[in-house]
Amino acid sequence: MSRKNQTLGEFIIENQTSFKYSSGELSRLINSIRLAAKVVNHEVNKAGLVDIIGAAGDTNIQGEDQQKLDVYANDKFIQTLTKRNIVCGIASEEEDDFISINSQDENNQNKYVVLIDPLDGSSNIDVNVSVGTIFSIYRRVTPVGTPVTLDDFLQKGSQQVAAGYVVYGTSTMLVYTTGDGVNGFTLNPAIGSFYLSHPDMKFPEDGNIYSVNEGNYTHFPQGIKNYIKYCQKEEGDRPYTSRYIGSLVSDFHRNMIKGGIYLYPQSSKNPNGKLRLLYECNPMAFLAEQANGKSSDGFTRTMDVEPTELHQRVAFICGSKNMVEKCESFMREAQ
Ligand SMILES: O=P(O)(O)OC[C@H]1O[C@](O)(COP(=O)(O)O)[C@@H](O)[C@@H]1O
Ligand SMILES: [Mg+2]
Ligand SMILES: [Mg+2]
Repeated sequence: MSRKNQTLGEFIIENQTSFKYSSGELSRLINSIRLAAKVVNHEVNKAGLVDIIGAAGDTNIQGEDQQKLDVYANDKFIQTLTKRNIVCGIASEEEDDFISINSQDENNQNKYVVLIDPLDGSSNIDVNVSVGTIFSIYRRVTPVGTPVTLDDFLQKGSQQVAAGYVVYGTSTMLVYTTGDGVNGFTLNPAIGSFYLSHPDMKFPEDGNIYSVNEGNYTHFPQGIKNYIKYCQKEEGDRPYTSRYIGSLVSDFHRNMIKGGIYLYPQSSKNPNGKLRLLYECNPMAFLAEQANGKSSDGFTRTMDVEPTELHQRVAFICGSKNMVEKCESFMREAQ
């Protein structure tokens, strides 16, 4: 039973038994993510004062210039999860391939793999706009004590056992699900503890906010263009309000609280969309569905997409159920 303002630590322990695989291992894993998030938060908050903004000088496998904070956050999450010996494998936006954490060691009884977007919204780091971290957790499919393989990571989103994000914004929050609803915890920086501030978060079924990079409008499929025109039309409770932060975590978080839809569709510029299925879309889709929202590529439920590559991209439409269904109907009509 969750209580407002209880600490994340208390919440994890009290709700451990509601988790079907409850062995304490997932609790320790969430606690490790909490710890790494605090370390990264500390650095994010002083971006600009310390030499942590700007490009790191390398590009990642997506061909993107890695920002120093991308690399810092990536290192901190991997170090924390490795040191605490809490997972058997990690995959990250900033790592070309998955990392096996001494999984070949028969003593390593860890059952979970983690996929992570260490720093989401990288284009906003230098301009003091909120950014985030996204994580997705699966039980390995290969036997414990044997080396993890790509199969342990290429699982459908519907197989996730937990997912969440951290938003480094006006306050720092950790929001996650283990398949039993979505809860949000706010960091009290004076004490250094996360407190349950947003119990049982739910997307309103309808909203009046749409979040899309309209700069790509001419490249969008006709169905998406028609939906955007629908959002802008003077009719009934429309036009909707356009809000686009350019950090998936922050746009999702706002839309979950206020009601809204986020779209990053495929386009002639990005034929498969921009966002990555495994460590951006699947975790947000799991959270959305656990919060009465919905997520798809316009046709297929995001969590039903069969992954084929670690860094594959998919079109992503996510948010208030009725708004996503309306957008999907425009996509079908335009087909
Ligand atoms: O600048 P664009 O093309 O609108 O893309 C913004 C989107 O790309 C992202 O920044 C991609 O995530 P990363 O910053 O982790 O690469 C999303 O957070 C955001 O919603
Ligand atoms: Mg991202
Ligand atoms: Mg990122």
